[in-house]
Amino acid sequence: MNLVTLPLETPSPAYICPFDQACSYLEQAAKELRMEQGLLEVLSHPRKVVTVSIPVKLDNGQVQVLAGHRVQHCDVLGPYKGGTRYHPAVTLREVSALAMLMTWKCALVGIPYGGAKGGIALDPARYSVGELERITRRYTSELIKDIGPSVDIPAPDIGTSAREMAWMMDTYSMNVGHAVPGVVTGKPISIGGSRGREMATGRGVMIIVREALADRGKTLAGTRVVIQGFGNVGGAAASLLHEAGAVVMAVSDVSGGIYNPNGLDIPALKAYAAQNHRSIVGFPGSKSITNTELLALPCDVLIPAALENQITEDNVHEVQAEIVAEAANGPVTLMADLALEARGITVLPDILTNAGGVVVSYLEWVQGLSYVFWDEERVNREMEGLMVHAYHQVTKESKTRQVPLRLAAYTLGVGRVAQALTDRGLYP
Ligand SMILES: NC(=O)C1=CN([C@@H]2O[C@H](COP(=O)(O)OP(=O)(O)OC[C@H]3O[C@@H](n4cnc5c(N)ncnc54)[C@H](O)[C@@H]3O)[C@@H](O)[C@H]2O)C=CC1
Ligand SMILES: O=C(O)CCC(=O)C(=O)O
Repeated sequence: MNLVTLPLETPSPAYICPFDQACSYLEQAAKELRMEQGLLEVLSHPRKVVTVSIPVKLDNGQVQVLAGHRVQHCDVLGPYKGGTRYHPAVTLREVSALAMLMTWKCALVGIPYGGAKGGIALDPARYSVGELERITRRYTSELIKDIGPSVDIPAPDIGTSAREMAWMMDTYSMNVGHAVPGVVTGKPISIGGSRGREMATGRGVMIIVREALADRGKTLAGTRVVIQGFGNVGGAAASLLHEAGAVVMAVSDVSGGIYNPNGLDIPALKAYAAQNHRSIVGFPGSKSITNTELLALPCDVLIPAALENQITEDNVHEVQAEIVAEAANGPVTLMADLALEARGITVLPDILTNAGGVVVSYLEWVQGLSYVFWDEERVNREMEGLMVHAYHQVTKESKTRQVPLRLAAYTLGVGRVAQALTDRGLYP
């Protein structure tokens, strides 16, 4: 069997490699499942890695060449599925780790997809809308043979939204000669997007936090919450938690954080951010804090909803939350995860907590394939059913195996993928 080995990049010595971390979690799950070495070897490697050059003519006439990636980890359960990230820190290692996480996430919540992820190393804030459109269309054209509604279905992630999905859908459709809405999810409702997708990841986070509190005999009302990141996921989670009566004391974005111990008025904050080039800093009635200070605030639930590697060996001792809910992918490093566990702080793992997004992506795909579109209430209900079911499976698995929630989520997700591989005869 030909296994894809990632080309070597040269990270700095302090770099915490997300792919190595993802492999460590996989190895722990494999040990718990008593998985054969050969099967572990297969699951440790992405099935396909695509790196493309994206030449773009800038508005000033100059030409720049960007690096874009799409990594397809495993498609034993169905078409590859995963977001597309536009961020300056995008690397092949990062995209590979995120692709692997998608495989376990989809298996965990029981949707028939494999795992993939894509990304372009760029800061979208430094490009005009026209430049971003040219970049997205070129990236899509370069991937034309690797994506498709039954092959690999991209969606939004950091730095992308329904707008980029519409460009991807249009480029793919023009290439094949007819409209193919199912090639992406998270697209605008006008071209086959699903009601509820925009809020879906944040809604899933709210649901998982709610269930975890209920297990402790608590409710969202009055729960003190701190959220890092105020984009698609953090912003939606903040709104829904606020609506449910939680006290959202602090939020942050890339420009810094704001804090009010009595709770922030989230609808007013959203209106302020919309008028203030999306920045939250300076919101009336709040105190400015740094992202470092935000992570150390005393609270009931800390929700990292921005980038990976935010809670590390260096700052984990400062965390003063009862629960850390991983809305971002990989926000807690491996060493920090062990330290939180040792301190009795519950970590709600990313592959469970942020799965609401891909669940509604699946519902969008199903609606598109059947040409029947649902109202938002139905979408939310179907998503909630899958999320609550997955949460209870994970807590049960954790109790049965006497392992933390992350390892329980991994044994379920990895175990299902391993079983499918074996049943399909793909191994040995
Ligand atoms: N969009 C989706 O449906 C899903 C996203 N996720 C994950 O959620 C996380 C956030 O994604 P989105 O909200 O979609 O991205 P986004 O681009 O909409 O928002 C990212 C937010 O993080 C902030 N941010 C960036 N760097 C920061 C830093 N160093 N410190 C504090 N804040 C910072 C940005 O200012 C922005 O508010 C990512 O880890 C992503 O992989 C996971 C599942 C689905
Ligand atoms: O909605 C999707 O297909 C993917 C979402 C995603 O990228 C993620 O869950 O990390």
